[in-house]
Amino acid sequence: MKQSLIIALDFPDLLQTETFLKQFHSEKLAVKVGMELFYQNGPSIVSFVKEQGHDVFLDLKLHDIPNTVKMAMTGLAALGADMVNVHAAGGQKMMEAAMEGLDKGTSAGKKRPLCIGVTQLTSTSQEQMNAEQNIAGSLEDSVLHYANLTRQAGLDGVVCSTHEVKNIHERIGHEFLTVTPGIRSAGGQTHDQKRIATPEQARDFGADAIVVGRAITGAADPLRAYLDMKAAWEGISC
Ligand SMILES: O=c1ccn([C@@H]2O[C@H](COP(=O)(O)O)[C@@H](O)[C@H]2O)c(=O)[nH]1
Repeated sequence: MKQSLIIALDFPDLLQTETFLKQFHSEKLAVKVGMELFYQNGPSIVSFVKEQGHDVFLDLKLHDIPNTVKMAMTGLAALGADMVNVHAAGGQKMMEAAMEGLDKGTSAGKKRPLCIGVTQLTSTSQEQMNAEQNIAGSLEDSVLHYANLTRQAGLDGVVCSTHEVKNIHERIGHEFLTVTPGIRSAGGQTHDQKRIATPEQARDFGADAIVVGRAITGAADPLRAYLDMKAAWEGISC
C-alpha cells in the first residue's frame, strides 16, 4: 500500500459502499474499511471489496490485553486484508501479540497483512493530549515514542499526522511506513480533525500513504475529487 491514496469507505451499509465504488469504474483503488462499515456489515465486507480488485486497509485499531488481540488478529489475518492496525498505546507486549496472531492466521503461501500502530489520533491536539491523556511534553515526542515502541514490537509502520512524518523517518528509517489521515485540500473543511495537511504537504514531508475520507466521499463528484487529490499527492499538475 506504499505510495497509495487510501479512500476511507466510511459508509453504514453495503449499498452505499457499492454505489460509491461503481463511480470509479475499473480503477484499482486502495480503500480503508473502518469501524462503521465493518461493525454494521460484518467480516464479509472485506472479501466483497477485495473481490472488486481493491487493496484493503482494515482499520479496526485493536486495543486490548495481549491474548485477546492475538486471537482477534488470527481471525482478521484470514479475511484477506492487506493492512491492519492496533493502538500503540496498548503497549509493546500487545503489539508483539498482534504480530504473533497475524503470523498464526496467515495461510501458508499467503503474505501476512502489514500491521501498523496508531500513535496519536489526528483528531488529538497538543492541548488535549496534555490535559486529557495526562501526557506532558510535546505531541511530536509522544508520536515518536509510540513509533519507536511500534518498531521495537516488529510492526511495519505507524498511523500519524503528516507533521510527524519527517521526524519518524529521520529517527527510525525510511522503510518504516507512515500512513497519514487528516488530509484536506487547501481551505477544505476540517471537521473533527486537528492535525491536518494537504496532499502536497504529505508528499513533501515524505508520507508513505495518505488516507482521505470526507473530502472524497462527501464531494458532489467523488471521482473528480479523488482524481484531483491523487494528482496533488503524486505531484501531477492537471
Ligand atoms: O489518527 C487517525 C486514525 C484514523 N483515522 C481515520 O481516517 C479517516 C479520516 O477521515 P476524514 O473524513 O478524511 O477525516 C477516518 O476513517 C478515521 O477513522 C483518522 O482520521 N485519524
